[in-house]
Amino acid sequence: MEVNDAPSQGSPNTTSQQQFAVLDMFIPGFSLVSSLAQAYLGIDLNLYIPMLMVLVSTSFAWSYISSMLYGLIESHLMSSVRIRTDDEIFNMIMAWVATQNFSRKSRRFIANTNLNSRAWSMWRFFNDEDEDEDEDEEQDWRKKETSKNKKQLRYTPSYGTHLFFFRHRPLLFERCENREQMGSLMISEKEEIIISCFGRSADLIKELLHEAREQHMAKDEQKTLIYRGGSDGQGGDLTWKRCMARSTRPFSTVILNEKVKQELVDDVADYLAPKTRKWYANRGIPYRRGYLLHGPPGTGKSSLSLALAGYFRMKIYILSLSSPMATEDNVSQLFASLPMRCVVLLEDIDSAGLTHTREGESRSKDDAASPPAPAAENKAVPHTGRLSLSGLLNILDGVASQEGRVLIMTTNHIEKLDKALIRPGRVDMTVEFGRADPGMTASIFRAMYTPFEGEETPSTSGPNSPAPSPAKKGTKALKDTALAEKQKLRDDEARNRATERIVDLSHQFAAKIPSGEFSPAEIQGLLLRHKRSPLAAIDAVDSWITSTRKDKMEREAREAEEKEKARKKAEREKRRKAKQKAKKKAKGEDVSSSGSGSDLEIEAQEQAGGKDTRSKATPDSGYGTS
Ligand SMILES: Nc1ncnc2c1ncn2[C@@H]1O[C@H](COP(=O)(O)OP(=O)(O)OP(=O)(O)O)[C@@H](O)[C@H]1O
Repeated sequence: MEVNDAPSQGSPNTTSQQQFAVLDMFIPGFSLVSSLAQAYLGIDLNLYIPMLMVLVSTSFAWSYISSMLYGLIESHLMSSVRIRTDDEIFNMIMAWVATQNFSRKSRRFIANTNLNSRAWSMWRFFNDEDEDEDEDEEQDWRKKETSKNKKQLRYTPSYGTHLFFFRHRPLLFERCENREQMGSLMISEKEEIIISCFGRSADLIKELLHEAREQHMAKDEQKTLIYRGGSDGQGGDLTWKRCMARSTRPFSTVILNEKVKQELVDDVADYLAPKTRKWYANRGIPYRRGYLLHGPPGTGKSSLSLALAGYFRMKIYILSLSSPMATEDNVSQLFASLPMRCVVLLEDIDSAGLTHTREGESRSKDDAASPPAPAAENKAVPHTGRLSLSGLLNILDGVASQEGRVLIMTTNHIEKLDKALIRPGRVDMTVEFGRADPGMTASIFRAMYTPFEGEETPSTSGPNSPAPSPAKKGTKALKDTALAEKQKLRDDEARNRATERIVDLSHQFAAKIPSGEFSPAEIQGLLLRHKRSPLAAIDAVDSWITSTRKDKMEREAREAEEKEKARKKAEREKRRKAKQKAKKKAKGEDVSSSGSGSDLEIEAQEQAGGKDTRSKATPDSGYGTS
């Protein structure tokens, strides 16, 4: 008789082994857990397998059906907007989101010191957000942080979908990776946000976008937005980058002849008036206006331009033409991307390449005395990428400059500029800035020390005398309004007295500064060293004049030495070329290679022996041997 102990096919044991094998595939380690449960707890998990399978398949089915349903709802019953990091609206939305409750209370959040997009073109180099403080009680500790000069922390919801309410209606805020632009961007730029609302109308989302923009603009209202031409840091083209939002500089703080200032303001106001554009168009005159501000460094040219932009609430786009980036292509590209109404400030238009002639740099002393080449000649100069005068003229005359922009050019050397660049039509008004005369000096002094409301009045009665009671001290503590009023009156009186005293002192100070010798920036520098003590500033004037004169003389001597070196180098080069030419003529063949040896000799001798050696090497050069 044959006994077969092996379990027959289809026996319960075999079935359970097969089930385990299948379950192990989906839930690794299930058979082990099951045998442990059987051995130690006496629970047979086999009995629960069908139930478990039902649960697992139901959950799979639910997740599939729900995502399909959500997809259907999303595409047919919802509206949404995608916002990427490479547009300024990203910054606006993130700033708005950070102020919303759902963001503040979110348990999954991202902490930032700067909410702005990291996309290079959107980046703000100066975190002007720090200036704007939330009026929220729960932010007390934040204020403590800012008081310690720490950057304020902002919280925004982290990756994923978050529900929030806007105008009592539910919306979804989704923050995710930007899958379409993964390759080209940095990690922090690979992000996008999607805001969705229920319903087929996107009006609610548009309202939200408008609100975010309004909030953002309101923050910038009292500011002058400054953009600078810069590269993307990846060797790419030049573009305008927002570099900061400065509190608008009041026009009155720029010290300049009042009549000239008023003329300038009236002229710009007239140009920007809506009817003027039509007037220009009707007469076929290009709608543009150019201003040239010239004068020594530190006399207020840039300050006036900024104040003007702030006064007319325009953005200012600053480009320094002395930057190596300022090539013809780059500058024309920058002009093409300017907005309709703005101030364009072109700094240093006397920079190399834009003066009388591009060859100017290599011209010798003798040549320098010859009259400057006309602008037309410049057109013949081969295009080397650097901005040429003709290139700049083309850009200024181009369509990109005729869209209601206020073009301001600044220079320290008006005498170096080509007439073509500053002819009427390109420059419609010229404003000269000079070094400070006594009137300006006194104004700078008053601007520095006149106390503003709520400010501590500067000490004006000797170094050891106590400061008059400051306006802010104790005012907060006065609960009684009558007392507070009295205190305010006393403060106002103290301020008026201090202001009168400052006016007297300003005349004393101005009398000590020689007229037309120092720039307003230099004088401001002196005053800033004694910003709380006008008397100390007056005492320091004499020694400051002596040391500043000494510094200036040393600097001038250094510059003269460098100039002389450059002149000698140019002369040597000229002689070398002349000699090569003479040799070529004499031999009637190309002697450039043999010539270079002797040139090197000459150069080495010159460097070693100075003038004497030079005269020996080139006896016909005209230098004496003594
Ligand atoms: N006329 C002025 N009125 C008020 N402040 C002035 C004046 N001139 C110069 N300053 C002060 O000096 C500093 C430098 O001025 P600013 O940059 O405007 O000079 P600039 O003429 O543009 O110089 P640069 O030619 O070197 O660019 C600023 O801080 C500004 O406040």
